[in-house]
Amino acid sequence: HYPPGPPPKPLIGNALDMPKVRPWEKYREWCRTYNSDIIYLSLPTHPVIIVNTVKVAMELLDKRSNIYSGRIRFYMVEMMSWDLHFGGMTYGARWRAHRQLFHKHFPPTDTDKYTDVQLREIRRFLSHALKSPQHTRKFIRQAITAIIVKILYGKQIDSMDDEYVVTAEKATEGLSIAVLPGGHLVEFFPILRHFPSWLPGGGSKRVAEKYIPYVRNLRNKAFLEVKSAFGKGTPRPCVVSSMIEDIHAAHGGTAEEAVQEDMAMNVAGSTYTAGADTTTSAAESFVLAMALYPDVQRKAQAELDRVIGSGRLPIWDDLDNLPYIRATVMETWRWMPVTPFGVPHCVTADDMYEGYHIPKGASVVPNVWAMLHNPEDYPDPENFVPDRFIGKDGKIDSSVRDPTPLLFGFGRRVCPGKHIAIKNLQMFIASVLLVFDISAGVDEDGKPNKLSAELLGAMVANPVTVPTGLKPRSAAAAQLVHESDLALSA
Ligand code: HEM
Repeated sequence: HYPPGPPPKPLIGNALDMPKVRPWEKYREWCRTYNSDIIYLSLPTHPVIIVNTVKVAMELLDKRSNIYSGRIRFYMVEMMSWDLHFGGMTYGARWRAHRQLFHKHFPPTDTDKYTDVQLREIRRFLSHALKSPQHTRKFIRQAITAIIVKILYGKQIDSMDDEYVVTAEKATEGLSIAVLPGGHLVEFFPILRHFPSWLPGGGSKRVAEKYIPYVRNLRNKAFLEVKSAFGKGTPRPCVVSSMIEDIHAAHGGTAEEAVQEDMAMNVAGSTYTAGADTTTSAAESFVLAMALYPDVQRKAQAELDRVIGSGRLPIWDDLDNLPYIRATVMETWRWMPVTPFGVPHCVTADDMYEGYHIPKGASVVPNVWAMLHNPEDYPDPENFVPDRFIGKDGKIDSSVRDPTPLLFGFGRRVCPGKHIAIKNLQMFIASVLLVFDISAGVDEDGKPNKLSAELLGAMVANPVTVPTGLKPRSAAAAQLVHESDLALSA
């Protein structure tokens, strides 16, 4: 028999039970109601298994990853041409080849590969926030976007109105619409994808058609610019350029060249989408936490003052000497998990767990939010308390569960960009706190911001409110930012 869960209705199963807002809370409630770590739901498209504890997630998604590494097929994703994204590809040779290509250019063994770009864009953020703190949210997004785009395409992003960014954001909006569970008729009646969009029932196709040009542009345009520069003998140093160089050397002039280029375009397009929104959300949550928990802020600043002082901005070597900053990074991951229910895996063979049948084709949803808010691991889970990770000796206490591996996913699908994300957030936090005092700030009408610790979204969630009160801690701190600005523009 299946794991327990809310009783299904004839034909539609649990379709009407599926929560639309903060589903992670309802998932946890079901666990309590049915007194089980694992819940079964039946949808007309596929069964769903919700996993609410670390123990079950590790047993199924990590240990049995040979059969728990698939993805559910979304027809809408294919109709929008979003099947370029290897994060959504099913388990098999095509996915593996894409992931290997990604690994080659983002090797987890060489986490310093892109630190120059990361540091530059984070410092540019300091300068933007100093000049216009009211646009903090926009500038966070711009900094994270600029890091990824520079690494991938060697292109400098100076504004969110940049044509590439506008296209990419619109394309990403399409992806989040495409994967809305139960959001499109075509998922229930796949035959509809072959009908013209103007026929009744063609709504899904009309939505898809709106986004296709953006998705194609996201994938092709910047890539082709880099290729053209390479062809002219003026290559820009970047991931795509070295991909093209490798392909040219190994397959130049053969039919394989186009096949490999196609894959390179997919990998670059996937990286932008997987990396930009996620890291942006974490940086937003950190800024929010600082305004809501001023005592934590003071404590982190005291560590920075002690270790770095006020005469320079942080550099990478400092991070090893900043345990409280590291704990703040861990608490940011935990407090507002960017991907509250991970990215669901699909089980590719029938399985059994503690006497329950897990059917082939089920979507397995790790309720990461519930795991990271489990009071047994993290007492007082709703509050932002980096101290929970600090031991008596002032170092990271290894007996407290590190949220990082839970946040970045499981088994063979674990986030391959996590080292980039971790470095981004560490340096962002250290740099921002060294320079700024953070408070709620004011809104566009000059009224004090009302902050709330509310997380909203689906696959990727963001805090609803982000403060705007970034003020330099001192004249010397502002001077550091001015000097770094001059150095960046030199
Ligand atoms: C705070 C930032 C980030 C978070 C929370 C995050 C989280 C995740 C999660 C939960 C998954 C799915 C894991 C699973 O299926 O179990 C994933 C996949 C992925 N992430 Fe990240 N990620 C972040 C940043 C990044 C960055 C910066 C990059 C690229 C440089 C990246 C690239 C990817 C890719 C390509 C996949 C798909 C992997 C696959 O399906 O094989 N991520 N990420």
